[in-house]
Amino acid sequence: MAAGARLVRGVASRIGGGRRLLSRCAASKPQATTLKDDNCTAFLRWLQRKAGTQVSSVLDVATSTFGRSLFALEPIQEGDCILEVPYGVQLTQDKLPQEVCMLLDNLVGDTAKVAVLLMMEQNLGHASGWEPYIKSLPCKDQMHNVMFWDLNELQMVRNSSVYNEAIEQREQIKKEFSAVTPVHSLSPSLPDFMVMHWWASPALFYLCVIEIAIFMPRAVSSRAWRTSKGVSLIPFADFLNHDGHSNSILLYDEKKAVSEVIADRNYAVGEQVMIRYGKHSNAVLALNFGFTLSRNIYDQVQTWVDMPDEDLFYMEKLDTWLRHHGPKSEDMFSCNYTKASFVIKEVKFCRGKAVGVPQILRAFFRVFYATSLEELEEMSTEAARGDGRLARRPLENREREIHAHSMLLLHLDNEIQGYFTAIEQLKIANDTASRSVQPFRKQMAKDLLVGELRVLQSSRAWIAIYCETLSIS
Ligand SMILES: C[S@@+](CC[C@H](N)C(=O)[O-])C[C@H]1O[C@@H](n2cnc3c(N)ncnc32)[C@H](O)[C@@H]1O
Repeated sequence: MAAGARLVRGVASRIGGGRRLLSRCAASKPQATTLKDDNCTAFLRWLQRKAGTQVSSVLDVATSTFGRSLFALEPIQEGDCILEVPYGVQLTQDKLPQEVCMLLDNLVGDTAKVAVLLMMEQNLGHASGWEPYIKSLPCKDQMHNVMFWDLNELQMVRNSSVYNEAIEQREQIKKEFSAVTPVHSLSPSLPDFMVMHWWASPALFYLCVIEIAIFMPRAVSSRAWRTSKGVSLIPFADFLNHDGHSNSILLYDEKKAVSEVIADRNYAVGEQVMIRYGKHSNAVLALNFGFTLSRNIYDQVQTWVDMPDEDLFYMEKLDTWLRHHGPKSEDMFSCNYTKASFVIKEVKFCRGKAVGVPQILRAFFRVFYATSLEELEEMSTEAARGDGRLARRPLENREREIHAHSMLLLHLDNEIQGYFTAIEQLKIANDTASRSVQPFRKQMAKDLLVGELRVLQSSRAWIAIYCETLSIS
């Protein structure tokens, strides 16, 4: 817990008591549109009983434009501990019967295990000790995670890496589904399993660089967090919505065995309290949480660059590149020998220095657009004299440096054109296929494409200025 946190309690005396309209909302935050409904009241009563302790005295559940949300019942001060959810009322894989756990071990990951636990509890109906919680979870129609989009909807984001990632995610879950089907008697349908898998996926974005060859972003998330107990569904805390600017995150106090949230600022009564799920781009939010932000400061683009394999020196370039390409921990790069992928962030200026266009992307263009073996030799020698990283400094030959960056500009221009076209197509949307697309998903696609386009344009602008400066100096 943060030093000086003030724990504010007392929800027991209020839940189920007189309902109150949450009226004083900050102008920039979504308003509570309904009173607390009966399900929420029953849910809070159940949670209180199960926890045997107060979870929060200052937060209440109501509906906002983001679905259910937590609102300040009382003035909250920065540093207050606003909720504490004991580990005992969190749904974790250690609550799976031992025999099921043993059968699942080595077959599926933690997320799928929690999904199986949810299915088992759901099948128990009224007999389940988790029924009020399971009933509080959203149904498939309320989920807009890209993994659930149909082909028409997916087409809207074909320019973004989200497109392939959603397809991969779906395939992965299908594999896990076939792995779990024989080991329990519940015979769930694949759609049910996908929904539960999504509920149970932790809010983590994995970037696995396997050797040098594969860049495999594995993104899973939704209502769950990864704690010391593995993947955990945390009732009540999972009513908190995401604000990318918030400094509050879910914390764990292992000693007290609770998950908790400390307010990062003061809240007036009726204001929606939000936390930051992570520093997530719209691609991650769309894939893992089923929403996007209209202007997301964490947006980034994964761009794939074709290696010019018709080049006379292609093999030498590839060999040079692979020998030197830099520390393996650098998750900005991977290559599968015909294409290389890089992650570009919006260019920001930090103490007069531009940050955003990855050095490794510029190095790639210097190497692959070299015109002679001597140039490659020079780059290798310079790398060996320095920190081993290849082509990180501007080429001494200014013409060559401008040429390499012009090729990068060309690549970015093509990408930008693709995004423009995709955004234009979203506006036309008169054919039958487009009419079947859900408006919320269309808005998500727009936020995603516009954000990624902004990132590409900022890189393009920076590189254009770089070339111009070089050519006049
Ligand atoms: C952990 S739950 C939060 C509680 C949720 N609103 C509910 O009704 O149960 C995460 C889900 O809330 C919604 N959400 C959270 N933050 C949001 C935001 N900033 N904009 C839009 N939807 C948001 C998304 O549907 C997301 O999948």
